[in-house]
Amino acid sequence: MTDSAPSTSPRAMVILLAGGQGSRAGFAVPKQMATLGGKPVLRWSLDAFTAHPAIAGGVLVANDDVMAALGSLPDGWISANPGAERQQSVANALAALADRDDETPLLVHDAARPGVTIEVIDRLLAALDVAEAVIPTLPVPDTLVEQAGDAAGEVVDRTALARVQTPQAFHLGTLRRAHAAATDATATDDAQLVRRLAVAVATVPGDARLHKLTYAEDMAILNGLLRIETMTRTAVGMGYDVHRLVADKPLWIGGIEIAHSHGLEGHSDADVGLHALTDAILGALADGDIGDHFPPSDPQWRGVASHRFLEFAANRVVEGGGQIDHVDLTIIAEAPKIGPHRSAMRARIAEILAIPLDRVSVKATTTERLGFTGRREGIAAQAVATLQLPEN
Ligand SMILES: Nc1ccn([C@@H]2O[C@H](COP(=O)(O)OP(=O)(O)OP(=O)(O)O)[C@@H](O)[C@H]2O)c(=O)n1
Ligand SMILES: C[C@](O)(CO)[C@H](O)COP(=O)(O)O
Repeated sequence: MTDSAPSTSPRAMVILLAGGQGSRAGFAVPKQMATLGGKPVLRWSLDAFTAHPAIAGGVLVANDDVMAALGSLPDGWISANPGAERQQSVANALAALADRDDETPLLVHDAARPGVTIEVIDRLLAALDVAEAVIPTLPVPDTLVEQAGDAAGEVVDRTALARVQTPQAFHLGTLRRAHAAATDATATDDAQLVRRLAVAVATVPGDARLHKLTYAEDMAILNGLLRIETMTRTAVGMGYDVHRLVADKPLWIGGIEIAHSHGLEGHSDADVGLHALTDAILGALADGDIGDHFPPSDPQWRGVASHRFLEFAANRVVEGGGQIDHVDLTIIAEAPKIGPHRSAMRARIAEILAIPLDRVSVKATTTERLGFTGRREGIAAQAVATLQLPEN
């Protein structure tokens, strides 16, 4: 006769939140579906949870489009509809877990944090043996001050503060009670709802790899933190644009306003330089042109600042897992003189594209008084963009 082994069957469940819009990231797709290391951001944490031996399954909160793009769910996983706020998405997932008992260990996680590790799951579940709620935290590495407009105010004692990450671990019954007691939907995480019940929330060390994808530039940070090395190919695109010069209009070129007797005519602010750059990036992506994405017939683009178009193109690169290596813009104008404004244009373009200054070139030329640019009837611009894109 052999001793019966202790039960090791997986018990823990996960609520994986992928129901947000990702508006701060500004991608054309919700940020959880952006490509990171060859797969959607959401897949990273889903794969990590699925591979962990203590996890039985979970609820993925996602809308129909995300579900369709993701395909089938792993065994033990079901889906739930998002709510308007994160807190309501968690409540919907809790409703989908109605058949589970109150003692079930539960992890609630933002799909926007792809870097889930075995170690952090282990730490949370171990701590949950002796606590009702556990969260991963990290120290605050910067000096903190109160901000009053543009002025720095009093220093805030950071030794008493911590940064809160997800996954957050609870006994299912505890989180059910916390959500049932909530009187509004303003909680930014679940642990704060539990604390409102006067239940203690324990902490364990978090992990830098759990960095949250909030803004487009977080994709580059996550690539580094997760040590993602993707096979890439170089893609080059070119763009060309022309706008007519007319009297008494502001002149925008290369993202800055230049004092001049004439300005460029167009549906938007007519920034010929940013338009050429936008088309160069879209060209390298083989993703149409500026008119396809921002039709002049659409009144919403009337008078709009052209940095919006360039940001859109740059975000298309990042959300597809690529990066901009270099852009080179040539402005063709008899007047005004572009030289005095080149530095400001380079800085503004680097800022819009979120790339280092030394990856942005701005040049200018005249056409020796020949042609429409030489006659000062209009200004032309041409641009080349060099991208690194993931191999399919
Ligand atoms: N109604 C919502 C809002 C957010 N989330 C999820 O909660 C996590 C954390 O939210 P956040 O980073 O704020 O994501 P978004 O709400 O998508 O971002 P934004 O506020 O920029 O639109 C994300 O994984 C997001 O998909 C959700 O499931 N349901
Ligand atoms: C839940 C969370 O990720 C913990 O840090 C955070 O509160 C989400 O905040 P957001 O402003 O909704 O992104």
